[in-house]
Formats: sequence, structure tokens, C-alpha cells
Amino acid sequence: MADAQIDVRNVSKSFKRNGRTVQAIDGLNLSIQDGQFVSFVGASGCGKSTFLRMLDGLSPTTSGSIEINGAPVNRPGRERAFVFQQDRMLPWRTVLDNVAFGLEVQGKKKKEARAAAMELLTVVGLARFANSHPGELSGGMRQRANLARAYAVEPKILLMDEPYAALDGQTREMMQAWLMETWEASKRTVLFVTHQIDEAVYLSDRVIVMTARPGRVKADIAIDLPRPRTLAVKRTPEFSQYIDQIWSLIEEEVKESMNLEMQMGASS
Ligand SMILES: Nc1ncnc2c1ncn2[C@@H]1O[C@H](COP(=O)(O)OP(=O)(O)OP(=O)(O)O)[C@@H](O)[C@H]1O
Repeated sequence: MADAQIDVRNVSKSFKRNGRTVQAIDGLNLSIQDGQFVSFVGASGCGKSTFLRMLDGLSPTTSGSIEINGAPVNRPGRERAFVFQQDRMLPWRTVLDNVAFGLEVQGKKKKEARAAAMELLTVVGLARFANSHPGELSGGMRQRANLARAYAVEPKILLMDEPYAALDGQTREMMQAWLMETWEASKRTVLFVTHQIDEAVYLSDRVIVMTARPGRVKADIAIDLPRPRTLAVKRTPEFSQYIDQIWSLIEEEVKESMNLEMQMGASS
């Protein structure tokens, strides 16, 4: 097997809150190969966002190590881009200038940055809206522009934290299909956090099911569905089997965390 691009070894993360220690992640181990699409699912509060933030170098690990191509992660880097649920578009800039922004920050001349941004807007089907402002776009269009903005800096790794959570069901499905198409064309490494199991199965090579807090890997499930995938794959029996398998794994964790909370409530 090829060397892993991302190596997570025995990572733990705790926070101090109101004088108490919250153990968010404990003993997380994971290797991700170049070009894989990996989703993370699990009960609310199991540390999914915390993990992505550590991978982006926005938050240090409490113990353990995270390495990308053998180099320890301790700050954000050019090879990574983070896509949040709420887009980070600047409302006073046009869509084109928003997409060009990261390139300008990297030192590209304005004209070159705009030309590259225009190419990306064409790829995401928003060329006609280049001179609009973010407030004039629908939710789905804004997220496409947001992704173009992340792609513009040509990251090798995309970290996506519930990017479609704020979209309605139909727009979300369109965006999933669109993300699949763009990923098939570029094969970037993607780490994708979601609460939607069908979204995780449809998009991913692997789905990582996390334990309830403190989070670690409960199951690492290879999604062996043919590629390229279209939305029609969601209506196959194999797809439903993956959903059932992952759902029952998450349900066990949710029940366990509810039991723990009830026990803590009874003893306090
Ligand atoms: N900055 C912080 N300070 C204190 N506690 C934090 C901080 N960030 C996260 N936590 C705690 O760490 C745990 C994990 O949080 P995190 O947001 O990573 O979970 P999550 O799996 O992404 O949850 P959700 O699915 O609800 O978004 C939670 O108990 C949360 O309250």
C-alpha cells in the first residue's frame, strides 16, 4: 500500500470548561491515502469538528501527532483549505473578487487572480454571476462559489465541515452530485463531516464512524460502490445496506452516550 498522506497517531484533545476537563477526542488513529474521499459521521459532540480543526492546524492536539506527508501539522498550510457550513464570502466584494481573494493573498497580481477565478466560476456554473454580490445568490449558488473559492488556491486536501447542512434537501442532492463530478475530475483528498449518512455513503471511499465522546474510530467502512457515481446509486440495495450498517453503529453510540448522561445526572 502507498504511504499515507495523512497520518493521525494516538491523538487526544481535551478542553477546560468551567474548571472541568472535557475530553473531546481520545486515542484517535487513522491513515488517509492521497486522493481518498473520507467522511466522518457520529453522534453530536463526538469531536468531528475538533478533529478537522486540528488537521487544519487551527487547534493543537493535547497529545499524539498529526502528520501530512511526514511533516507535523502545527499551523494552517497552503496545501489545505477549509470549507465551513456558513460560507466565508465577503459581502462587499463581487463573486469574482471573492473567488480571487485567496490568490491575491498568495501574492498573485489582480488581473491573473481574476482570470483564474473566472475559470473556476465557469467550472462551477456561475460565470454569469461573476459580477453579482454574494447576497444576490441562492444558498446552493453561494456554496458553489464558496467551493470555487477553496479550489482557487489549489489545495491538495479539502476539509469540509457540514458544508451542506444549511441547504434544503433538493439543493443538497444537486450539490452532492456536483461535488462528485468535480471530485472525479480532480481527485483531491477530501475529509467531509456530515450528519447525513446517505450523503456520506454516496460521496465516500470510506466512512469513519466515530464513537460518542470521547471520539475515536469505532468503524472504518470501505464503500465499495462503483464509480463514477450518480444519484441513481442511492436507489440500489447495496446502498441501503451501507445505510443500515452505519445507522446501527451510530445508534449504539447515541444510546451509550444517553445512558452515561443519565447516570451522571443521577449521581450529581
Ligand atoms: N473551544 C472549545 N471549548 C470547550 N469545549 C469545546 C470546544 N470546542 C469543542 N468543545 C467540546 O468538545 C466536544 C466535541 O465538539 P465538536 O464540535 O468537535 O463535536 P462534533 O462532533 O463536531 O459535534 P456536532 O456534530 O454537534 O457538530 C463537545 O463536547 C464540545 O462541547
